[in-house]
Amino acid sequence: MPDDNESCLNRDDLQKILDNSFDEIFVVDRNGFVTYVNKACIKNYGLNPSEIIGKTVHHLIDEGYYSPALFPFVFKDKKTVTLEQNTRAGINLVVTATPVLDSKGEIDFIVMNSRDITQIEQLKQDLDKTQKLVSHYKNKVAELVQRVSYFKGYSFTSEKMRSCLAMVQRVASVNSTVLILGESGTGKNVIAMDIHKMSPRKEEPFICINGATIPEHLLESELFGYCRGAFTGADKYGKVGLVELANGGTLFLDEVGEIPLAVQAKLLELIQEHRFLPVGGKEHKTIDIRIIAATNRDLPQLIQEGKFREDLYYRLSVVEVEPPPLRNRGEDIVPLLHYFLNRYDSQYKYSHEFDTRCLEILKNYSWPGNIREMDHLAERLVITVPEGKILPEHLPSKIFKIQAPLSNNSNLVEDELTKWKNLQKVSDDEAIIIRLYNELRSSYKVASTLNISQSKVTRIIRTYKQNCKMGQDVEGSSN
Ligand SMILES: Nc1ncnc2c1ncn2[C@@H]1O[C@H](COP(=O)(O)OP(=O)(O)OP(=O)(O)O)[C@@H](O)[C@H]1O
Repeated sequence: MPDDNESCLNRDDLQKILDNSFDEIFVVDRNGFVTYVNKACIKNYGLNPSEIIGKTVHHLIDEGYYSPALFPFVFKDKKTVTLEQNTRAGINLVVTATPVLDSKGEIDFIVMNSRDITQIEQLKQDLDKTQKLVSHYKNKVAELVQRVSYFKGYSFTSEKMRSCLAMVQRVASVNSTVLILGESGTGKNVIAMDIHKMSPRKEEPFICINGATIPEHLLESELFGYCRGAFTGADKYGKVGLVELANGGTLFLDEVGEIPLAVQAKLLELIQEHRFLPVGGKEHKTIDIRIIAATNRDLPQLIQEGKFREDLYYRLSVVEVEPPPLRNRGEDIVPLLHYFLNRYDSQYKYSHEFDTRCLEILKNYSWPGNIREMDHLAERLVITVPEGKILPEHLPSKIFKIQAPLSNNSNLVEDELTKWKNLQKVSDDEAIIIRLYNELRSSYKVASTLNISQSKVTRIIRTYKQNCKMGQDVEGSSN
C-alpha cells in the first residue's frame, strides 16, 4: 500500500488528470509568465495551451482574452483571491488564484483555478425571465380576479349597467379626468371610489369634497388651503387644503356643478398646470393628483346660464360615465331588491322574502331616489316587517303613488286620498287599493295583485267614488 497519493501517480497520470479536469488550471510564475495551462483553456479562450504558455498575463489581458486581471492583486497581497472573469469566447468564469510562496515568503508562482459558470449565469437569467413572466401573469390574474369580483359586487343583469361598469374599469387604470353624471342616488360616489380603488393610486389618499355642502366663502380655502395671516380669523399657522392632502392620490369633486365661478378658475389651473396657489400665498405649489368629478346637474345648461365655465367642463369631461337611473334598467330592479334584502337580513339576523305581487309592484315603481331609495326601503322593510313574506300592504304608500309610467291623474287621486284620509274615512289598506286601481284601471288586476276578492276592490272603489271624484269611472264587478 503506497504511503501517499504522490507515490502512486506517475507524470503521465498527472497529465491525464489535469487535461481531463473540467476546471481550468492556469499557472503563472512570479514574473507573470504562463508556465502551464490545461486543455480547459481551449473551451474558455478558444486557444490551445501551446498558444498561451510562455505569454505574459499582461499580454493576454491586452489582447482581450479575458478581463478583469487578477494577477496584480494576488501578487500584491500574497493572498488567495476569487473573482468573476469574462472571456473573449463569451464564457463566464469564477477564478480563484492561490499564491505559492518560496522559503523567503516571496511569490514563487500562482495557481489559478477557473470554473465555467456560463450555464449557471444562463440558468439565472432564465430564472429571472421566468420569475418576471410569473409575476406578470400573477398581476394579470389578480387584475382578472379584481375585474370579476368588481362585477360580482354589483347586482345587475342589464346591458346598460354592464357597459357603464366596463367603462368604469377601463378608465380606472389610466390617469384621465372622469366626469360622473346621473341622477341622485344612482351610485356616482360609489363609482368614484371604485375608480380610485382600481387605479394605480389605490394606496394613496382618496379625498372627497362636496361642492354643495361647504359654504361658498370657505370652499376655496378648504380646497387650496391658506397661508398664515391670509385673512382675519385664519389659523395663525395656515392650513393645508384638501388638494394638497390628496397629493399622489385622487381628488373627488362631488356636486361639481355647485362650485362657484371663482373657485372654478382655480380648479382649471389645477387640472391644466398641476399647480395651485393657496389663499394668501405668493408661490404656486405643484401637485400630482387625479381628478374625478360628479354632478346631477345639467352642466351645458349651467354654462348657458353663465354659472359654469365651459373650459372647465371640457377639461373635466375627458371621459364621462353615466350610471343609468333605475327606472331605465327595469331588469336590475328585482336582482337589486334581493341583494339589499339579503344584505339587511344578514345584518339584522332576520329572514324575509318578497311576495311575487310585491315584486311586481316594486318593478313598476319609478324609483326617483334610485339605488339609495331602494337601499333605504329594504332596510326599513327588514326592520319593520315580521319575518317571512313581505306583502304589498307592507310597502309605503308612495310606491303606489309613483308607479312608472306615471298616470296623469295620480296627483289628483293622491290629493283626494289625503282629504279623505284626513276625514278618517279610508284605512291604509283601502288607500293601497285605490292607488293601485288608479294605476291598473282594473278591479280584477288589483284583486289578483293584492290577492283579495274582486268584489272587495269594487266595493271600496265605489265608496271612494261616492266620496270624491275620480278621473274615470270604476268598471263593473263583472270585470
Ligand atoms: N353598487 C352599489 N351597491 C350597493 N349599494 C349602492 C351601490 N351604488 C349605490 N348604492 C347605494 O346607494 C347610495 C347612494 O349612492 P351614491 O351616494 O354613490 O349615489 P350618488 O349618485 O352619488 O348620489 P348623490 O347624487 O345624491 O350624491 C349609497 O349610499 C349606497 O347605499
